[in-house]
Amino acid sequence: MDDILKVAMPKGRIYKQAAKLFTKAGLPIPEDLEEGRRLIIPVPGAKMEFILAKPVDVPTYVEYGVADIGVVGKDVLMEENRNVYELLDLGIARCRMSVIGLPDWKQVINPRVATKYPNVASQYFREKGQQVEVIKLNGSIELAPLIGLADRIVDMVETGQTLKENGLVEQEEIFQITSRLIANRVSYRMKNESIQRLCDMLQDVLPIVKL
Ligand SMILES: Nc1ncnc2c1ncn2[C@@H]1O[C@H](COP(=O)(O)OP(=O)(O)OP(=O)(O)O)[C@@H](O)[C@H]1O
Ligand SMILES: O=P(O)(O)OC[C@H]1O[C@H](OP(=O)(O)OP(=O)(O)O)[C@H](O)[C@@H]1O
Repeated sequence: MDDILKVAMPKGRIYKQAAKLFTKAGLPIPEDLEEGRRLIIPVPGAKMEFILAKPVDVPTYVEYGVADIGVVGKDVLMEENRNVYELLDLGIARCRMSVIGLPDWKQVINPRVATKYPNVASQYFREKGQQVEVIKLNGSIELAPLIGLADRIVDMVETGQTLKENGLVEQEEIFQITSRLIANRVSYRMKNESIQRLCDMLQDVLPIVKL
């Protein structure tokens, strides 16, 4: 195992907030990715490099050890259920996972539930003892109840603007979401010193809760 710490960073909306956090902790990485297409970013002066991944793939890179650690939303962690350690709650990209529907929604037998998170949705309704048909979508989930594809949806809510603009209401909150720092199980032992140092540096710049 080489001694460079490889960090999988999600492209997209978490990136900027995570980059700000790492920079504040003394590990300067560009806050804006729009200008370049490079997928591997070395950190000057540190034995560390950042791998830019699609958010949903971060736990996969970390489980397989091609990244030692990663930054990922709790939503993705719950859905992907990968064999990784969850080290820190970074407190960024805060939102929640909820059940959503039209205001005049009525309970029906075996309702259809559209979502990007089929495992989360199935588990939630199974635990409530409700039988549902889960339909996997990849985006614009709020469309489903509007055009009759599904009775309800399970999706993320941040400001509530998307719901408001589409005449939908939040019915049940499933869990709160923030981004987490995760680690590969072998790396956590083999590179414990540098991973611990990184955790300490991050903890110093955030009022974060150690899990
Ligand atoms: N309003 C929000 N909507 C969705 N995700 C949010 C929101 N706020 C914070 N997040 C967090 O940001 C993470 C990544 O979201 P982002 O939209 O960048 O990725 P994505 O949904 O995989 O997008 P894409 O499919 O376009 O790559 C989510 O997993 C979640 O933890
Ligand atoms: O409460 P709000 O602040 O409105 O944010 C919530 C919306 O943001 C996300 O969608 P995203 O922008 O990722 O689009 P997509 O689901 O179509 O990919 C999520 O799926 C909701 O639709």
